[in-house]
Amino acid sequence: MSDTVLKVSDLTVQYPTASGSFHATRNVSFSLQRGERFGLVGESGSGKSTTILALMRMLKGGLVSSGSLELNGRELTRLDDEAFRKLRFAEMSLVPQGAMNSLNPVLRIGAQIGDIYDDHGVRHGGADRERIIGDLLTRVGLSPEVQRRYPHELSGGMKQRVCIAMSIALTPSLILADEPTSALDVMVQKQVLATLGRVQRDIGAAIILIGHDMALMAHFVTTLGVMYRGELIEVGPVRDVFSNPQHEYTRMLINSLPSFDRQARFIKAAHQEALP
Ligand SMILES: Nc1ncnc2c1ncn2[C@@H]1O[C@H](COP(=O)(O)OP(=O)(O)OP(=O)(O)O)[C@@H](O)[C@H]1O
Repeated sequence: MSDTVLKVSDLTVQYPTASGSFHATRNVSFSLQRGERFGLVGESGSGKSTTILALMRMLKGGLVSSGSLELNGRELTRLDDEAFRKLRFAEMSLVPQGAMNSLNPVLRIGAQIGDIYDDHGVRHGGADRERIIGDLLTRVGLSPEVQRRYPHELSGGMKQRVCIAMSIALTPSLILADEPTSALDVMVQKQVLATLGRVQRDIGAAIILIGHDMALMAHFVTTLGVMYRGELIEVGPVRDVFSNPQHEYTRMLINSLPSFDRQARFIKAAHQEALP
């Protein structure tokens, strides 16, 4: 079996606007191997979220106007909606930016996780399911009893952990994470990201992590892609991008890090084995 999980070729996404069609991404190409950690950085509006929403077929108003998206050898752009629905969670899942908005406020956590199993025809039956959901919550650092709670009874970090639990419930081969910790305070960010990294490694999934924080990125990812005005202008091993950036915009991103000392620390971090 090939080790390539994802192959994105020449992805172009357009949003229709009053003044014509707007290209949010242009000819974006990259691929991911099993277990690879790929970070996407770039200024606001550069097309990072559009890229992963196109993968999940969750674009709001946008259209994939050309390109190919191959997941585990299957062309996604040719799948019908029903086939695509089956593939979400099972082969590819999304950890959204704001857990607050993605969890259903009127359903207990256990029921929301249970829905994923139901939607995919996974039967556990009674107590067995409670144990399975409890085990899943334990894997992301939560107590099994969290399944009996409603989202409003949980902290932001706990909710984001629930979203991580959901994303691995069916052991997909690809996890997409859109700034999964940006709404959390710095210490909680690190812990939640460490949990995401641990479970991703446990299940052997590849991951695309979108983020703004270059320091967090340097610690987490092995490959870094830089987006600028809808184009993927640079992609390579994170240490190469940090120590030998090819594009002016990438140089600017690195130079915008607070001081030379800290830059040196980040480059060093990028040279160490990715954490956790
Ligand atoms: N529904 C939409 N309709 C029209 N234009 C959109 C829509 N969603 C995004 N865009 C535009 O597409 C471009 C790319 O947006 P995208 O959200 O992918 O950027 P991003 O790099 O993820 O930004 P951020 O870091 O702020 O999340 C932006 O110019 C944005 O204004």
